[in-house]
Amino acid sequence: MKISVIGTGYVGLVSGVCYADAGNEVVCVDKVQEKIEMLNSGVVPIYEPGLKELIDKNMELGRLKFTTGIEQSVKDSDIIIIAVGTPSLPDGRANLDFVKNVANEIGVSINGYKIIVTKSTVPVGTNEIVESIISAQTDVVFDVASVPEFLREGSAIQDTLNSNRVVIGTNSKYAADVLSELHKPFTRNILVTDIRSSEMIKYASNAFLATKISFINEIANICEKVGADVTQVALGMGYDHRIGNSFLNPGIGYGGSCFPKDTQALIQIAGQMNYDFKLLKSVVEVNNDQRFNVLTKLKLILNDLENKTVGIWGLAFKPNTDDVRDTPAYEIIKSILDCGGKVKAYDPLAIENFKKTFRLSHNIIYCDTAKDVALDSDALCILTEWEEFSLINPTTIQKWLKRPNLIDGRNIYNEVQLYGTDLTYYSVGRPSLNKGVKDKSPVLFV
Ligand SMILES: NC(=O)c1ccc[n+]([C@@H]2O[C@H](COP(=O)([O-])OP(=O)(O)OC[C@H]3O[C@@H](n4cnc5c(N)ncnc54)[C@H](O)[C@@H]3O)[C@@H](O)[C@H]2O)c1
Ligand SMILES: O=c1ccn([C@@H]2O[C@H](COP(=O)(O)OP(=O)(O)O[C@H]3O[C@H](CO)[C@@H](O)[C@H](O)[C@H]3O)[C@@H](O)[C@H]2O)c(=O)[nH]1
Repeated sequence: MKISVIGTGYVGLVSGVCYADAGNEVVCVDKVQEKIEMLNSGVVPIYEPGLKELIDKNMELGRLKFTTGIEQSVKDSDIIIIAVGTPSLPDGRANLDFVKNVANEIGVSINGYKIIVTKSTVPVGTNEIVESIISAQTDVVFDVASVPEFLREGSAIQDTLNSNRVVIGTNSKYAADVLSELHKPFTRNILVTDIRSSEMIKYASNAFLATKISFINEIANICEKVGADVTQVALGMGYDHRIGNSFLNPGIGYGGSCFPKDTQALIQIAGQMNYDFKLLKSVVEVNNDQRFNVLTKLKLILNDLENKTVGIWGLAFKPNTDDVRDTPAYEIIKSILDCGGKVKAYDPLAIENFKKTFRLSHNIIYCDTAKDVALDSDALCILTEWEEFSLINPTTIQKWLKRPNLIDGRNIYNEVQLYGTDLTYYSVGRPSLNKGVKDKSPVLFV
């Protein structure tokens, strides 16, 4: 099949490459000339494991091309996939300007029957808007379909090539058949449904996963007070298949380009229909508070942050990505700086993006290694669970630090690794591992 993917970001690039790898002829389109030039010269603008290799392979086979020329690529394709951003507006609603602009450009260029697919995460009813924008420009017959994307950054290629499901929302039997055929190589679970349900499935899935994270974070906070270990609690809960053991890792709250934005958008979607989505509002509130637990623990250990040096390991919102959109690291670092502290930070991949995005120039030093961060720091905070960090022995960390204070915001160390250290150690929801400033066993009411 001949496919155009409009928007060559994390989603458009990964899915475009995977469609090419399945044997389709794919053109990835972006309006940013520099991005397209990079890709055409073999440079990949984002980091995603396995992406570069797959791009090189499919470009060499002539199945994958990059262009800024949307008009020609629309004309040449059978399927046009919209994969542009839908960032938050100040009130939390999704900004649909990029999607509408693309729909307009498709309407101007369309020259025969096409299937127009929206892969961007969009509020219920958006595909109908796309349809009406295109119809206003042309008499050509076309179908629209909602095919939301469920990939995770850091494992995007694997998630796409082995999707646990593909959802196709369309009113057209023909489009459903073509799109099912297109996605057969990636999954056995294809759900064909109506457009509005498909659009809702995407938001409901992200909201549910975010709810799981906020739930386990609250359980972790309670574990800290009652002397239980959240790792054991999550394990015990997860054996129940109805609960499942994934997405029960407590930490510093979810970040990234999706959960924060999509939870806010769903609250707004509900609100526009006069429905108060109380549960999801709490999920967001819990998530915002969770980031500041790191600061609370730092203050507990250091009393006053004025002129203290705090080391930060991890700036990306999760490991194996260079993406820093809505990373919890930003607010944590900003709050340390606001309290008069100095910050030294390291991330294996995300330093440049972090610098560019947040411009936190004062009192922050970016280091080339994890060791450089720890040296001479009054405390070290682990904010992203990069494998590189978990391979460093806590005893070594203790030797590097000026004062032996470690806040493990992602629970990367276990009891065995911590054995024999004199670190003042705080993790999330595991009070028995706290060393140094160990709380007294709490009194339980029975
Ligand atoms: N990032 C993820 O992990 C992920 C996963 C699932 C779904 N989504 C959703 O997919 C959509 C895209 O997300 P992303 O992270 O890939 O965004 P992104 O910002 O990385 O990429 C969007 C790209 O679209 C391009 N673009 C914007 N307007 C254009 C136009 N008129 N013509 C051509 N190109 C244009 C931009 O230049 C940019 O390169 C969003 O709706 C997001 O919510 C993202
Ligand atoms: O048990 C967990 C799991 C995740 N997280 C955090 O949650 C955030 C998101 O993680 P993850 O879901 O792995 O990454 P994303 O790339 O943001 O992917 C989510 O958002 C995408 C965009 O919509 C969806 O396509 C994916 O299905 C959905 O998992 C990160 O900050 C993680 O640290 C936790 O704190 N605890």
